[in-house]
Amino acid sequence: KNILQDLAFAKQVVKDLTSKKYQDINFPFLEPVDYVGLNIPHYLDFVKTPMDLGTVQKKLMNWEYANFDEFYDDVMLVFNNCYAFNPQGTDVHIMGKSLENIFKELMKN
Ligand SMILES: Cc1ccc(Nc2c(-c3ccc(O)cc3)nc3c(C)cccn23)cc1
Repeated sequence: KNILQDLAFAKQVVKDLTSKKYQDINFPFLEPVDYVGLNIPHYLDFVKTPMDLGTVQKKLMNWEYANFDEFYDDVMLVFNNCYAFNPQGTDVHIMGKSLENIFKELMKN
């Protein structure tokens, strides 16, 4: 695949992940974590590089990814940040795992 086809595929994957179809599990990941509003001021002690799917979409639109792997790494950063902060068994951790599984399935296409 060339970079243009990779970008088009990446945009479709993020469009799907952020769609209403998964609205019950994607909402904590659509925008930057609002650690003030969520009253978790210590969030940045756990997470050195915040990332969210909205920011990934913006980076795709602005040609900020040199290759598909950089896109993939940012999406996995969203999930790994989630697991670093939200302990196993918590709702948000479980939502992250569910959405990550959907992401991995979409990547098989
Ligand atoms: C006291 C407390 C405990 C856990 C949370 N997690 C959390 C997160 C979150 C998502 C990604 C991430 O990397 C970190 C946090 N998003 C939310 C939302 C949207 C509602 C409720 C809880 N949420 C919030 C407050």
